[in-house]
Amino acid sequence: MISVKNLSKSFGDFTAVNDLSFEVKAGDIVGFLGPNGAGKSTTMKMLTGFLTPTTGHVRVNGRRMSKNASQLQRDIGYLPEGAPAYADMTTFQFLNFVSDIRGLSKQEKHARLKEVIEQVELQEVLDKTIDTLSKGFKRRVGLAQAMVHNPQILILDEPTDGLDPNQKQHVRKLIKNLSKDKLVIISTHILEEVSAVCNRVMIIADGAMRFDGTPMQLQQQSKYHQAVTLKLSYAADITGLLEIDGVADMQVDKQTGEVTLFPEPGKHILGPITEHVQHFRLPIDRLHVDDGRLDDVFVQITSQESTR
Ligand SMILES: Nc1ncnc2c1ncn2[C@@H]1O[C@H](COP(=O)(O)OP(=O)(O)OP(=O)(O)O)[C@@H](O)[C@H]1O
Repeated sequence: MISVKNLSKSFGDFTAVNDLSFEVKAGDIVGFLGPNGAGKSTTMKMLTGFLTPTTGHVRVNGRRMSKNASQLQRDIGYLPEGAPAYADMTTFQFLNFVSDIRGLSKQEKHARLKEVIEQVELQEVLDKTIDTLSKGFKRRVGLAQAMVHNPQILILDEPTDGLDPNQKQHVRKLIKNLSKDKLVIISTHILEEVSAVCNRVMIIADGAMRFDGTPMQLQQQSKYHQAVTLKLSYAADITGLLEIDGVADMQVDKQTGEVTLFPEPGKHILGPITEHVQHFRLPIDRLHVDDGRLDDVFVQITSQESTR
């Protein structure tokens, strides 16, 4: 378990991370979101003991990172930003080297290297020097080095950055299928990644926590949650739609002609809308109920006033 209490980091008089407190337990796959410069990487560096907090502290399994870093780091795999690796080593040499540093026995090393190389699909680049690899492969070598010692905790800073769509999907599946007793924190800018992989979302902006909950709870904050969109086959009088009980607002897309009806908080408007449509014989081609749009909530949450 990772427990963070009043964690802050300042660079000079600039506060990059501002009083974060949270707990993450085994089995959690946390999506760590925030705009550029929000403080995600800085937080991850403090979680891994790579950077010392200005105030507050990080505990891993009840022990303070500041006092036990080298011991606690044994059970942490960390993929930093970019592709930090020794450029003149081949992929295999590098992973072999990391396994030695991680103190794996010969037998463990053999088994783990085999497994990780297969999991991350690095077979075709094992003998290539890292500086000749594409951005996506460099990133995957970075992911492999984070996993090689089979740590309980994985902290991955934008693990799918630079990967093509197939590889993105592959890495997401890999993270999702990690054993259930692991604790994973991934930072990302890709909102669909959060619904695809994570069971918990934290959003930070200006160094401070703005949201901590499930992807579903995040989606429910969208004004599009349970909104109903209608596509009419030809122009008709739609003014009555706004009068329907529980409808808070109506929006007409001038390009597509689609009409979206937004519910008042907690109201279900599909039933009354269907009744209205039937009663007034509105020419409906298509009807769609939205689950909520993550990009819309993200903007809403991260554009609130900051105190930094
Ligand atoms: N060593 C440093 N010295 C000074 N400022 C720093 C340092 N490291 C980070 N910062 C600043 O702290 C803020 C947070 O940076 P951080 O890299 O944690 O953001 P991020 O959320 O990871 O951003 P991105 O999504 O762009 O990767 C930024 O304004 C950054 O410029």
